[in-house]
Amino acid sequence: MVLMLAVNFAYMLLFAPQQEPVADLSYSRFKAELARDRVASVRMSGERVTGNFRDAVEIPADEGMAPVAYLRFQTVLPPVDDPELLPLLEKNGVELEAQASEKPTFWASLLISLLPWVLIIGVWVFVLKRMRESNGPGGGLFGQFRRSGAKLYSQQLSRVTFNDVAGLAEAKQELGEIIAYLRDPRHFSRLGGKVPRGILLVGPPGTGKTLLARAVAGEAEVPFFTISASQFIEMFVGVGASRVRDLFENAKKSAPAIIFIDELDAVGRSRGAGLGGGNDEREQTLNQLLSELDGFEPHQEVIVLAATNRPDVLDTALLRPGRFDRQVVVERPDWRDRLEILKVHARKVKLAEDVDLTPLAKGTPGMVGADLEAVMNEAALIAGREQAEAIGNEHLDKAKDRHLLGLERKLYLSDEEKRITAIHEAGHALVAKCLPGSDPIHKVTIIPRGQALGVTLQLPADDRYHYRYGYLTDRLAISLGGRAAEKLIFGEYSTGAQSDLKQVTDLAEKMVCQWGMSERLGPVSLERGVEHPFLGRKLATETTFSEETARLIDKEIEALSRQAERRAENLLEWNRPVLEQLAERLLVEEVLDEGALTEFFAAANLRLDEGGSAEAKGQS
Ligand SMILES: Nc1ncnc2c1ncn2[C@@H]1O[C@H](COP(=O)(O)OP(=O)(O)OP(=O)(O)O)[C@@H](O)[C@H]1O
Ligand SMILES: [Zn+2]
Repeated sequence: MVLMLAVNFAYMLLFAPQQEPVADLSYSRFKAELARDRVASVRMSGERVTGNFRDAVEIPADEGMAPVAYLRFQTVLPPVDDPELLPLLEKNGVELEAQASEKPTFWASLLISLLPWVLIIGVWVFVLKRMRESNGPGGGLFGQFRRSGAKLYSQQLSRVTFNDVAGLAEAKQELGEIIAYLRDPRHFSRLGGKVPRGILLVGPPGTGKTLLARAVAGEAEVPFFTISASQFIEMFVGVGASRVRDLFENAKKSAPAIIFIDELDAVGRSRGAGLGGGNDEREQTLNQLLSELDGFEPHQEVIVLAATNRPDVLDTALLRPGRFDRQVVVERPDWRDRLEILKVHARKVKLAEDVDLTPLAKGTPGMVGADLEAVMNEAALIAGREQAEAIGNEHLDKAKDRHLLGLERKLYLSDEEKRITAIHEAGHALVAKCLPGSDPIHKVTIIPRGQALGVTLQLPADDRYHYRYGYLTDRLAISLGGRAAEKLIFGEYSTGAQSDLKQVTDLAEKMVCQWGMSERLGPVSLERGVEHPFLGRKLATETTFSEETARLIDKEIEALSRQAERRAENLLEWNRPVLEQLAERLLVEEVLDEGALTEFFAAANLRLDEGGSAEAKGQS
């Protein structure tokens, strides 16, 4: 870095280029132009030649680019003298000015003579910095520089505000309280507000957790200390714990302040998990972190934010009251939020007047803020390469495709997949709606999450401990509703129902083997077999039952599943227009919550299930 700057500077002083563009010619091209009598004047200095054309000459630029017209050119003389050159110049009456090699100016020579020193000092500073940041357990020679790797963003530097964070309305609202507290702690506590110490930001990578934490610091105008938990433990044993201590010490000194720990799961995994007794260094670091979280005095106004996308693997000790006892969910954006995010990043680039970001926002389900930012950057690069005045719709489109090709995990759905997913999820939801005894639908979405392309989420109205037969057969039908809808609309199945099928088989197996719900097998518990002969799965732990029973179990599981499938198919067929409308709505909105669904179904004229569960019971 230091090196490049210095050299560039010297270069600029030596050969300050004229404003006009200068064509870089090969020597032979130069001679060709000369022979064609297109050169007006030449100035030689050492081996460098600059000059003017008589009229503008078009020189092809890089492949695929329009040629550029130049008035000036430069070239370099070959190392061996060219006897043809002077006669050629004279013959065409080219104005010639020759000069001994240019002398560097005073400042340039000063700079050049200082260059080695600049380099040495630069390297030294760099090394010193590294050592300070990563000093070993003993501190060694540079022990006096011991410091955590946490970066301090002073008040002036953390300019990020909620304005820069698009969407995430719920998260912002929840964090608003923290900001109020940090701005005026005394006032806040006088009102009797109890402030959480630690807040866990939970969400997939790139959804803006770090950005949000920074914005909290920016809004509250307090210093921001940040470290990634993986940095705690990358060095030597013992460093992690001491870094944690230093980080908290520093933050307390500048209180009110915010500490942000990214990738908390890197240190926060449950202790003792994993083979071979776990990782001492990590556990030490985690223990230190826990004790720091407990060690705040009431007047120390430090809030600890942490981010993770795996809250499930965290050590429960981290989640106890007084530690990270509050979770703020940072979700993947829906298209409206994606539009807002695109607008935020569009502020930094120049968009053409006619650009509409809405299609881009709608066409990028599954993308998170980081992706959208990358798309916007890519579009700016593409526009720049094409020497466009501003970013146009076509650049955005290209950038989107390019980014998608680069996405390793397939989070993005093609239009085709989106349609299939919408029909599939609408199928689940519609079947559930037509079975009055089933749980209310909390949410339907076609935003991909983890492995699932879409989700239909039902929440039980209250906690259930006992399940009626009818409730269970309803569940089977709902689970098969997605697949049945695909078949009805597209005439074929896709692979999207894999986990649905597993759910169905598991549940049906329990009904038959554990809950005695099969007429043919009777009121028996069949939890005795070892390996299920056909399903290849363990049914239970001990002994075996006869082969005949095993076959019967399979038959019964199949019968339950088929009945459920028929019910789902019937319901969907009866209500096919509603199914298609619902899928259409999903394609547009991506997420439908309980309110929207209730509203939608209220307007629909549904034909409900007609005592289907009774019929199913009779048939078995
Ligand atoms: N809601 C948003 N509004 C505006 N920009 C966003 C948003 N979400 C993400 N971004 C952009 O994406 C970048 C990356 O986001 P950030 O680092 O905050 O994600 P993260 O959730 O912390 O990811 P990770 O878990 O990988 O650390 C941000 O710097 C920002 O430019
Ligand atoms: Zn499904």
